Amino acid sequence: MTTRQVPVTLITGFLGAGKTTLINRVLRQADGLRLAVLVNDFGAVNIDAELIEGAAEEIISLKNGCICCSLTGGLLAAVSSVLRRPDPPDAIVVEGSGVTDPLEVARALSDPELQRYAPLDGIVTVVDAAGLANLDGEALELAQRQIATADLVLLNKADLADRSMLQAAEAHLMALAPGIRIIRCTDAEVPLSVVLGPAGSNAGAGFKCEAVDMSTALAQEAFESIVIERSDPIEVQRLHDLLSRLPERVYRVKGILHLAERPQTRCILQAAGRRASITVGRPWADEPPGSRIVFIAAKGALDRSLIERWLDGASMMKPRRDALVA
Ligand SMILES: Nc1nc2c(ncn2[C@@H]2O[C@H](COP(=O)(O)OP(=O)(O)OP(=O)(O)O)[C@@H](O)[C@H]2O)c(=O)[nH]1
Repeated sequence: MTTRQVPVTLITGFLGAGKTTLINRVLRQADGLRLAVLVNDFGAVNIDAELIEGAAEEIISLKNGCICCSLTGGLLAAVSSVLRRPDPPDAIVVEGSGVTDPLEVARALSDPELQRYAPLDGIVTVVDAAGLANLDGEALELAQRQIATADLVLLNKADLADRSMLQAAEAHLMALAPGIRIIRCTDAEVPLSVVLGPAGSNAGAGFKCEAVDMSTALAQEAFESIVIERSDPIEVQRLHDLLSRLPERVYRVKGILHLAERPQTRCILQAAGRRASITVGRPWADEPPGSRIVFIAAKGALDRSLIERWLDGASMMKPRRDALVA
């Protein structure tokens, strides 16, 4: 076990708020800082780990100090295993899934033995400035808990919110956590030192870890996820039709796509709230092409067989008025 302290920063925020965007930015700015990133996704497939890997290639490919590992089991085990490495990192960043209750994670990290070596340095909660007002029920309750536990709130997606939305979101945040530090941003663009605090001043080489299971009771009760995997290519129009018909309580859809229109490269699907985007990723190279799409929703809102049928091209109903816009 390392003898020096390795601070832990927990990144939380509701589904699609911009946590992975923030982690990718942190990794890009790391510039010699050795960071271990523990990614926790809700659902059977850890798409976030893949999305981070994709965006952090320049760090992962560094020869000095790049360590990629696959960690399963609890958060404690993952942190302990990072600390036991012969050359431990300067800081650990944990990305909670969109349905993580930060209090549960903070409780897990408050293990006295762990505290000596890996103290919780801060909780940064990313909030979708444009989406906060649309949440209700369990989703709102969870988002509020994530905000109330934060040391710093990044009011992200400021580009999608007008002045009055930003003011309303800030008033909401202040009511939940009086005196909270709030930074408005777009694409989670904030300095590394703001996210990592004092840990951001060290120097070394970058490194990354992935995949932690810290699913909480609340997440299990209130939300569910399904993963659709297909090896045959999907047409963009079909995907568009599918997204436009999903019920309102499907909060998040993301994944790697094998698109008929782009057979040579992986494409990345991101949909949160009413927005969706597809971006072109790395070529498949030797990997067999295939799509893996994760849908995260309030329990009972998802119908796997319907989604499968829509992807197969079953005739569609009239689009909903609140349809996602691709
Ligand atoms: N317009 C806009 N889009 C953003 C911004 N930040 C992130 N996004 C997009 O929002 C989508 C979700 O971002 P992620 O960073 O994956 O969100 P997340 O919180 O990690 O999502 P989960 O892991 O599913 O909870 C992606 O398509 C991002 O590119 C922003 O400031 N403005």
